[in-house]
Formats: sequence, structure tokens, C-alpha cells
Amino acid sequence: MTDALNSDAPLADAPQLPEKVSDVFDPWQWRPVEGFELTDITYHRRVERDADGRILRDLPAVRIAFDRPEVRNAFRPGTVDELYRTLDHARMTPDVGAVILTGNGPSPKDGGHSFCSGGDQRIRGRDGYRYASGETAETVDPAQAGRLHILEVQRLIRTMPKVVIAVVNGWAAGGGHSLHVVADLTLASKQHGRFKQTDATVGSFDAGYGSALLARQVGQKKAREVFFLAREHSADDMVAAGAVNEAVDHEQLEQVALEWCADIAAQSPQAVRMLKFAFNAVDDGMAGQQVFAGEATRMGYMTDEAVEGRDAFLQKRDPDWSSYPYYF
Ligand SMILES: CC(C)(COP(=O)(O)OP(=O)(O)OC[C@H]1O[C@@H](n2cnc3c(N)ncnc32)[C@H](O)[C@@H]1OP(=O)(O)O)[C@@H](O)C(=O)NCCC(=O)NCCSC(=O)c1cc(O)c2ccccc2c1O
Repeated sequence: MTDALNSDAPLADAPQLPEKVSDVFDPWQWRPVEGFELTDITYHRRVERDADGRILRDLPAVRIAFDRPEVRNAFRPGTVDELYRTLDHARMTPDVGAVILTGNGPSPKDGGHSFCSGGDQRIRGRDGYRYASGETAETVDPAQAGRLHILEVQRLIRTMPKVVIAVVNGWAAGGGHSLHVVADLTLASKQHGRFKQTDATVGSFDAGYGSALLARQVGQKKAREVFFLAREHSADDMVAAGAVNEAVDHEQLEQVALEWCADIAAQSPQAVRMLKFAFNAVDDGMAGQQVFAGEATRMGYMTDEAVEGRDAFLQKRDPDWSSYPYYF
């Protein structure tokens, strides 16, 4: 079906499919999310189509992808702004349960595949990554302070009540490596998925989730090897180490990711978010407890017992708890 609509002879009245933004992107599965002016990333919502390609309904997954393949999908402050805005939109879309985070490509310059190579080193200043009108240091805006707000994106991924899947289609390096670490699941391309923690090579260090959470996933010795030796690791190596869930053939990458999204959608949304926050809580201290407890409070509000407390206040009477036992 996809081939028919992508052929040179479009069907009469066939609805327009979105641009094929990446080699493993199937336009049939997606529509662009409206309302965003994006330059550094792409944002799509999964859809179901009829045989003629007309959209029947939205499905509960989104795809957010770095779109700077010529620099291995390095991020600059504007990229991070767009990433945060789209992730936050996905967080607040009630019928979305899973987020695919990936990189478009390959590079038009040399055919290289990349998930994300971290902060764009050309516009790194002494106070962080700088907003710039162009691509290079000469074009940075001196009026704006440097940013390290990829850390805010990491916290958003960590605390959003949806499953975030890093679909590693190429290089995951530096801050891009950390993004895969903080994602709930990682699916990697067997042929092109490559992992290299280059932070220390360029005089940087993700001393938060990028390192400490990696050590939780692969153990202390392996995590220290990844950072201190800064070597390249294959997708299969990372599956064996416990940092990647599965490595699949490159052509199958996004299809498998969509199968994962469908499996996630078959689970109870409430159960999934409570499980995500439970997995986080042990490592996230009181902030993790707060996120978990917030959802427990929401469930509490759903009970007749909590409604009685609210109503008694509004009706200026004492609450009647007699119908609500002290469960044991
Ligand atoms: C990713 C690579 C290993 C790929 O190597 P390969 O040989 O395949 O490709 P090239 O090196 O030839 O790259 C092609 C092309 O892309 C440009 N490029 C690649 N990565 C970047 C980048 N990060 N910034 C700018 N430009 C990049 C490269 O120069 C080439 O351009 P041409 O003009 O020559 O065609 C390899 O590319 C590589 O090692 N890249 C650098 C990875 C890296 O060190 N990233 C930064 C780590 S630090 C970081 O990300 C970081 C960010 C934060 O915001 C933090 C915040 C708080 C704490 C920590 C942070 C942090 O650590």
C-alpha cells in the first residue's frame, strides 16, 4: 500500500502523504502534528488510513526526530527548545501513550546514520551552548546566555507518564548517548546503531542520568569503561551489556518500534504510568517519590472516600467516613 502511494503516478484524489523524512520512516503511518514551526526536529502522530490513504483516526503514538543529519543530529539550543516543546505536547496529549525518539537521516553529505551526537560543539561557549543565527561560533548571539537545558529534556523524558522509546538508527554519542540512557526503552539498528560516550573527550561530563543511570543499567565497571575509554560499541554489544533492549535489522527498525508502541497501547495507561514512576522512584529520591505520589493522589481523588472529604467541606458539615473501612 505504501509503495502505491509513493510511486510516481499518484492515485486520483489520493490524500497527500507526509514527506519521507528518513530512510526508515514510512509516510503511510504518520501525519505531521500541526501548530509547530520546527527547523531542527520533525514531529509526527501515528495514524490509521483507509486503502486510499485517507486518515481514519489517530493512533496513540508520536514520533519525534532530530533533523540535522549533516552534523550527526547534534543539538543546538534551538533544537533543545523544539525537543522540549514537542515532548511536552506529547506529555499533555491524553490519547498518546508512547513516544518514539529517533534521528532522521542518513546524512545528505556522506550517508552517515545518526540518532544524536549531543551538543553542537561549534556553538559551545564557556557558559554552555549558545543561540546563533548561523551554524558557527561567529554567529552566536552575545545577548543570550549559554544553555545546558538538554538536562531539562532528560527530566521531562524521565517524568512524563508515557513510555519513551529511543530508536537508535545511527550514532548515539555524547549527549545523544545520554538521551538513550534516560529513555524507558532502547531499540537499535543492528547495522547502523553505534554507541560512543564522547563527553570526556571534549571536556564535558553528564554527571547525572547519563552516567549514574547507565551504571544502574550495565553495572559500575561497564559504565566506567564506556565513559573512561570512550570507545565505539555496537548495538549487539549494548544489548549484551543491558543498555539496549533489542537490535534489529535497519530496514525493520521503525516497524518494530511501532509494534512496541502497539503492545504498550494494549496495557492499562494507569498501570503503565504507575510502573514507570515506580521504576524511577528508587533512583530519583524524594523527587521520584513526589512524582509517584502525585499519581497516587490522583487515584485517591477518584474514590468516593475522597469525594466525601471534598463535599463535606463544601457543604460545611463534618465528613462521614463510616462507609470507608480501615483496609488492612
Ligand atoms: C558521532 C561521531 C562519533 C560520528 O563520527 P563520524 O566519523 O561518523 O562522523 P564525523 O565526525 O565525520 O561527523 C560528520 C559531520 O558532523 C559533524 N559533527 C558530528 N558531531 C557533531 C557535534 N556534536 N557538534 C558539531 N558537529 C558535529 C562533524 O564535525 C562533521 O562535520 P563536517 O563539516 O566535517 O562534515 C563523531 O562525529 C563525534 O564524535 N561527534 C562529537 C560527539 C560529541 O563529542 N558530542 C558532544 C558531547 S558533550 C554533550 O553532548 C553535552 C551536551 C550538553 O548539553 C550537556 C549538558 C549538561 C551536561 C553535559 C552535557 C554534555 O555532555
